[in-house]
Amino acid sequence: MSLADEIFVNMCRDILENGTSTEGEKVRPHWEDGSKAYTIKKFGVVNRYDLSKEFPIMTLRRTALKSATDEMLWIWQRKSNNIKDLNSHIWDEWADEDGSIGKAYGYQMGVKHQYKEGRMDQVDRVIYDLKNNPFSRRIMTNIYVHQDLHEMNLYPCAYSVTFNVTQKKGADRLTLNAILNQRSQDVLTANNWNVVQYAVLIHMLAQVCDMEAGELVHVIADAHIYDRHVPMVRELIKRTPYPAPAFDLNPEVKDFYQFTRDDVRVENYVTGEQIRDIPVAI
Ligand SMILES: Nc1nc(=O)c2c([nH]1)NC[C@@H]1CN(c3ccc(C(=O)N[C@@H](CCC(=O)O)C(=O)O)cc3)CN21
Ligand SMILES: O=c1ccn([C@H]2C[C@H](O)[C@@H](COP(=O)(O)O)O2)c(=O)[nH]1
Repeated sequence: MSLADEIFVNMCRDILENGTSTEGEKVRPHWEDGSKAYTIKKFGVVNRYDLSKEFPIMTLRRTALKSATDEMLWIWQRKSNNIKDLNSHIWDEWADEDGSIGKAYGYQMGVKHQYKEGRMDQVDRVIYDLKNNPFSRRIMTNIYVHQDLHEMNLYPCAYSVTFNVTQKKGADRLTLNAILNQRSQDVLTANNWNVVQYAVLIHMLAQVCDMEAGELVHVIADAHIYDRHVPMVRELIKRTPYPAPAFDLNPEVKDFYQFTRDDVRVENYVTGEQIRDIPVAI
């Protein structure tokens, strides 16, 4: 069983057994047919993934690693808020007629800010600090920008990352760790999707800064299973898991802006059957 499967199964069991239902509450999301999308939720879930041990991809069903990487690069590298720059259709429901999702995600990553060292956006600020001041405790991004919330079609869910570098005893290279803060998580649709995205981001940043990938700590405020997903999750967590596949990042790339989704690969990725047509609450 991959470590990611174990964490996923335990989290889902905990939500189903100890979570609270939002049924009857005034909830925002709805299904395609207009009915309210209620959830079973657990507040304050924290999951830790040690990337030096294993790549945290689930095997119970296939996680679309290349699509997930592409969305992460859309935000962190292309810094785009337009679905025309994205190779999947996962954001279509939240885009306007021009393809924009408003001042969310990639838009915020591309905004330049004045720092003592010059004008930079948040991604370049992180890379600058990792290279020049790796032991800083101030290396973080935040895209939950209150002044722009009214111009976002969906508020950022995974909204902040804090990077932290450690010098492990006896190790040649520094270790790059990160905490991903997420205010809201649709566990079936996007939990492992988000986890692999930020695992890939840590691997990429570590490589371009000549560090090792360390831990990803995923802090989720509201971890929920939507009502229509409950039978799917119950079936999923009963399945037989497989060992984690080997993860491979093209070692030639030394500039974060040169990575493409094709530089990311998993070998021997054996999984359970895909769950077709998971409905996504809007
Ligand atoms: N309710 C809800 N849940 C979410 O997870 C979510 C939103 N809304 N709104 C915005 C984005 C869109 N997200 C999504 C939506 C769909 C998939 C999805 O269907 N993934 C497929 C593969 C997609 C592909 O290959 O391109 C999968 O099997 O993982 C993933 C993330 C995450 N976010
Ligand atoms: O990367 C993402 C983006 C979105 N989600 C989910 C979490 C929620 O189910 C919805 C957003 O609804 P809110 O009412 O704004 O919380 O999207 C995710 O899990 N991961």
